[in-house]
Amino acid sequence: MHLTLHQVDAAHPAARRGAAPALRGISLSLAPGEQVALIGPSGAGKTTLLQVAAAALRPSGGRVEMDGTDPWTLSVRALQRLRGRLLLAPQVPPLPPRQRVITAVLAARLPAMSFWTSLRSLFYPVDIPGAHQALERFDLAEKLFERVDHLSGGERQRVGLARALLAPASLWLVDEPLSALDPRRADEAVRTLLDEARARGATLLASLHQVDVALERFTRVIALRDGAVFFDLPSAQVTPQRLRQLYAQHEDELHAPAPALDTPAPGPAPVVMHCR
Ligand SMILES: Nc1ncnc2c1ncn2[C@@H]1O[C@H](COP(=O)(O)OP(=O)(O)OP(=O)(O)O)[C@@H](O)[C@H]1O
Repeated sequence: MHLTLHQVDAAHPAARRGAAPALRGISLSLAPGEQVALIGPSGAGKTTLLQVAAAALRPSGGRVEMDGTDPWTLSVRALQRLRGRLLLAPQVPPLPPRQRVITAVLAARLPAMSFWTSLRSLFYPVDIPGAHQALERFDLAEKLFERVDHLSGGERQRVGLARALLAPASLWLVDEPLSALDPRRADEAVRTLLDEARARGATLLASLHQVDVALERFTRVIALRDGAVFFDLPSAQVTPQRLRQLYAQHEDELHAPAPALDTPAPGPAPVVMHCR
């Protein structure tokens, strides 16, 4: 899918009326099948940008186009159809705690299913081999019938990523997919995402706090700071000096070690994770 933003302004979805916009005059274009990393200090607007790109948040100014169509001019039904072609993977996937992993993963197929098939799949999973295969790509195949609230934060995050492989989407918008993974798992997960998006010809925009991963694995990097594009460059042209300017007053984020949360939950109690 071809994604274009023209001079987009937007408020954070949870912002109060009259709050300063989280995005200011953002213009960018992603070609079909392109893979781009989105970096920038905390609060720069990465999540808000992904929400706008997923047609989940209406910009307060400017225009979004997906394959040449402004989603906000579509009828409700056409907008719903378009959203079926988009995948927004939030940093903390909203997985119902008592659900089995298989059901949570196969939920990614819902946009492509009829009402009755989707209802039936809640009780009789329709594609067990497909779910197994997707989980296997993230080293989680043995968790197929596990309950979501028995998983660690990192395992849940990988379940969220496995959903991408089953979604009938041509634009993947992934918000900090590695935030709860240790460095080895993070590298494996990002390589799997990139390989699978490439194999499907899907456009991928992923926000990352791990600048080293962004530079090593992606060919193009868009940096946000204070709600505006700070640079949009081939990764080979991103110099340490540019990064220092981008993360000025946030140096700890540039050098922060990756968290290692990818260990099993200690007991059956749900792991509660909070979004900012
Ligand atoms: N819960 C909230 N309520 C109101 N405004 C918010 C909230 N969260 C963020 N904002 C505002 O929106 C701006 C952009 O936030 P956003 O979450 O998009 O940034 P981000 O780059 O994804 O940050 P992070 O890397 O910490 O997730 C913030 O600077 C802040 O002003």
